[in-house]
Amino acid sequence: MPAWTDLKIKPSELRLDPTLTCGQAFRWQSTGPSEWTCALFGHAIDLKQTPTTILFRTLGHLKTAPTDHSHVESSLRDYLQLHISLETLCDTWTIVDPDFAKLRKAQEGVRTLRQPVVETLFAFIASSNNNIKRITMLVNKFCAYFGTPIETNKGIFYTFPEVKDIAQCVDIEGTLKELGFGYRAKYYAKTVALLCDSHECPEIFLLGLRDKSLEEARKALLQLSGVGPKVADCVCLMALDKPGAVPVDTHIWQVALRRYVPRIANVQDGIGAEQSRRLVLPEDKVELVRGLAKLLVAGQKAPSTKAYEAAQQLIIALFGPFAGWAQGMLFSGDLDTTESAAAAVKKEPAASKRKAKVDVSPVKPAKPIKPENPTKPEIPASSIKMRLRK
Ligand SMILES: Nc1nc2[nH]c(O)nc2c(=O)[nH]1
Repeated sequence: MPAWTDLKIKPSELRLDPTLTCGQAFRWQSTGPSEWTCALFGHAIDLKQTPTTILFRTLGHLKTAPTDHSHVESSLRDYLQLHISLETLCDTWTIVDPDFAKLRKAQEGVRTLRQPVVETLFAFIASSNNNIKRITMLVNKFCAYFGTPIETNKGIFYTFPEVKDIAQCVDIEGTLKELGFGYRAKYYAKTVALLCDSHECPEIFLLGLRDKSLEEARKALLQLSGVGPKVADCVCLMALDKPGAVPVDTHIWQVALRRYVPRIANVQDGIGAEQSRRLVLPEDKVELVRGLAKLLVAGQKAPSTKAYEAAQQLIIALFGPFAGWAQGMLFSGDLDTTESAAAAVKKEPAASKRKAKVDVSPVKPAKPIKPENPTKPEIPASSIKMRLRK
């Protein structure tokens, strides 16, 4: 086995287990105690959490991939966004919301990744009306079918395909239906066609959105099939360098309503108030935040796009330019709460982390969703090159 390289990063900055299972990345596989493996940048990357740091090594690579170790390390640092201090962000958020200290402890090291844009887009199209476990299954089947294998002594890991690799398939919709994508299959077929019809290299077009404003990037993504506001915001946040993008679904709306609205009547004018649980806001934000809280309360009777937008604006008003990163911790915390509640109701031991059926679907589909046929058999794993290690 190749030697490990120390990334020299503390658990308060990054913990692999919650970060790789909280619903932002779907391809990391648990391959040993505190070890995670994924095909990225043309390499099978192996990560290991120790009590003090994170180690990495490569287990194999595509023939075409650059093999320079320092190149792989810098790609990985970039993917993990290690130049951004999560601790500093948490310090800032805890000034505004003193209760964030508790969430910070429970969700220690949950950081937002900078993922490949095609992967993020296609993974989140699968998130419509879906849960993390199922999205993971679909994304891995997708890669086993369209991606390229990298053989290692821990098994075979598949790259995420390029758009042109998917476009070669003569019947994308039919193939994906067979793989279990249901009504989402046609979104993929349409999105691949839209991207290939308008752009010689869809990857370059999509990567170019990193240099656009949040509004422009969102607008461009919303033209694609199966992409609503929530999916667009997830792609902006997790792949397009938009740390202020705040995806809102029913869970985050509930978080805003339960966690913040009751405390907004107590909003203290001016930074520096000591009282625990009180939100501490600059004076110029107080009226804005009160107005947003009212919209959220009104949305309880009749949930509306306006109410969801109010939740988004509230999180931005509280947490500032990296509000999307704060949303990531709130989202991860909500997953844990939902899982604990589900486990308590079932009176069973808590399910293994992130395995509970938490629906992470966007707010509302634009059109009515046709129910999937639950009895439709899926293609047998063997016939779709599904050779993922158990
Ligand atoms: N951090 C987040 N991860 C997510 N996964 C998913 O499906 N939705 C979200 C989200 O809103 N935030």
